[in-house]
Amino acid sequence: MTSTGVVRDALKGERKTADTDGISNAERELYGGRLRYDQSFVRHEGPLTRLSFGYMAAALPRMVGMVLRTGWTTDPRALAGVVASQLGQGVTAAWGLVAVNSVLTRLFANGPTSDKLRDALPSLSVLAVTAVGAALLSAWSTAMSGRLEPQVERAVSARYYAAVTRVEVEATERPEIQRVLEAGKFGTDSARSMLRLSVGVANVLIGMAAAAVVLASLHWTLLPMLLAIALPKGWGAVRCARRDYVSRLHWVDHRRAIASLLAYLTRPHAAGEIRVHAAGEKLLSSYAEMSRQTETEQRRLARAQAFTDLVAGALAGLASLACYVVLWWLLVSGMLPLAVGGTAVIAIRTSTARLTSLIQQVNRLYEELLFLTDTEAAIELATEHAIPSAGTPLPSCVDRVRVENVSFTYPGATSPSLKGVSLSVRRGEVTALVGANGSGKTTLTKVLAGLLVPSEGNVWWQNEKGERVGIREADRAQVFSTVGLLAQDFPRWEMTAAANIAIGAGDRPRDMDRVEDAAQAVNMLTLVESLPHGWDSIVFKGYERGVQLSGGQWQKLGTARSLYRGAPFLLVDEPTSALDPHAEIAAFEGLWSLAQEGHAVVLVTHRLAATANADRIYVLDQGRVAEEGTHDQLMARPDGLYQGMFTAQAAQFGLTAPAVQLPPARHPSPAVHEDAP
Ligand SMILES: Nc1ncnc2c1ncn2[C@@H]1O[C@H](COP(=O)(O)OP(=O)(O)OP(=O)(O)O)[C@@H](O)[C@H]1O
Repeated sequence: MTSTGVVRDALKGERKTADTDGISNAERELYGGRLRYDQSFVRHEGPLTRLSFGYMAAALPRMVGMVLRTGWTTDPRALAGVVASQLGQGVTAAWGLVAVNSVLTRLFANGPTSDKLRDALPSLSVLAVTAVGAALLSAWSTAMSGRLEPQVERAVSARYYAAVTRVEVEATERPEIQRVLEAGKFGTDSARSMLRLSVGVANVLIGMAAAAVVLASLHWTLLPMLLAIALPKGWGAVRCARRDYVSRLHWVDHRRAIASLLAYLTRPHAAGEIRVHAAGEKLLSSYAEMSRQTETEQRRLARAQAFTDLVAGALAGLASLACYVVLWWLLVSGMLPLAVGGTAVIAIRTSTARLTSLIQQVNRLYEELLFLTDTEAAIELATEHAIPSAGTPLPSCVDRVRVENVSFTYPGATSPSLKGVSLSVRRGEVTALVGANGSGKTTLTKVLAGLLVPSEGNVWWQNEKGERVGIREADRAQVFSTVGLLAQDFPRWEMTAAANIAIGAGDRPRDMDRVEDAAQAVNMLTLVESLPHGWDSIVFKGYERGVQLSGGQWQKLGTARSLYRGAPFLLVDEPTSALDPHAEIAAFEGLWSLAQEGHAVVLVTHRLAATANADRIYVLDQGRVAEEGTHDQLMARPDGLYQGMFTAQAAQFGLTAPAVQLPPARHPSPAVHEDAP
């Protein structure tokens, strides 16, 4: 069946897609169960608590204050302009009403019409001037807030993303933290909306205050009547906002999953499987099925909103009726002159229109507040779990990293990934980590890089004199600055070839000579220079100047990036998995010469031919160091794991000896190498 056929069938909606639990077949099949937020996870101070009026009353001024402070820090002149223009508009609105009152009083007075019109002329002029003034102030306010809003959004986004990227890797692995951090993303543009809405609310409030003063001066009973009109609409708006927020919270995982289904459809790396394996049909039908569930939710929300609007509208209508009855009674009983009655009608009409706008804006402010609060909560949590920004400096000339009795369990995992691991990594040596899939090699490199802090045991950064600092107290920024990392799933940045290498030292200005040296070291220089746009080629198809690299070329670029960093400790996880045999040999030779130059190279690989010349090999098995030694020592163990793996691999080639001969590493004194910090 064609994809469109699948979608059409799915969209017909007659097919049974959800069982009695409300789980769609797609959810069950692709995600193993329900993708709806179980709100029982919500803790006392969680998102649902934020829906209470008390919380809102306390949070609103705090958040508006935060947005205004951010505005003041980013562009004080624009903020001052916005505030001044709003105040000005309030004053012009009050003047306008006073002038209307004066005009009407003159027109309803006794005497010839020409006299009455002449008397009203000064007030009419004031009215015209206030109208022009209001228009000018409104234009000024638009210009100033248009200048301020993007700056406020950028400032809040930057604060959020800076906080999130400082979180300990271990903390990001915890679902409860991940969720809060993820939810914070939705609120970054809320700061901008909140600023716009706060300005709007201030504008309406000032105008209303002016109208209220005028109304109260006409007759005090008219004021509570205005409130009676406003309250039902306010109630309705807040009710709808709360309902929408709870729904969004409940469906967040579901929506994210739908978005990811669609994203696969356009990702170049999935294009092959989408066509050949017909994965596209599965994705499209699942998308249609899951979207239908969200559409059902949208229909439910729309029905509920229509009902709430109806009730609120009816109550507000009754209140308006009561207001005009009171006005009629005031006029009939002579407590209010007829001319003043006209002003009262205008004031009531403009005030109710303003009230409706106020309620809509406060309601949207409330919605944005909920999302901005999520962002603030994410920033707070990220700060709580941030990598410490200070610590004990590493000893001078660090020449080794010692892992002592380290255990590590990933959050949520039932068993540790590392169990009592001890080893040393020295500068001037190649240390190989080998072992079966899932034995803990990658986890160990993350521990060595200072990315994961062990649950038990310690990692020491030490020098020849024996001075050492443990990872828990160490200045982590300094630890990171001594490490170059090529992860198994290293990022492929959608940037130029030059940027993809230079980002290996994102904390330093780009040095093109060193970028070229790094590319030369991995045999990529000629290739990049021969591209139509050379170093400015974007190594991602789809952009202007975009090019497509092969898997192996990407791997070389990734290696060049870790070399460009120039750090004394280099951790490479499967650096040659995509390379052709000659490129692989060249890559390993490159690593060995780095060790000869005084770097510590930690090599994770399944290519045991390459580990034969490593200075020390650690064999991991189910999170433990099962064997350690040189190739010869390990091969001498008749039933050893390493001996078994090596022999099995060599047998594939009909060999019993290493397939490649690599230069042996020297062990120069650390003093002659580039200094460790
Ligand atoms: N982020 C994570 N969260 C939970 N468990 C994890 C995580 N990463 C790895 N693990 C688990 O830790 C164990 C060790 O994984 P690790 O990636 O360190 O193995 P590895 O030796 O590098 O495997 P491979 O050779 O396949 O790359 C595995 O059981 C894996 O399931």
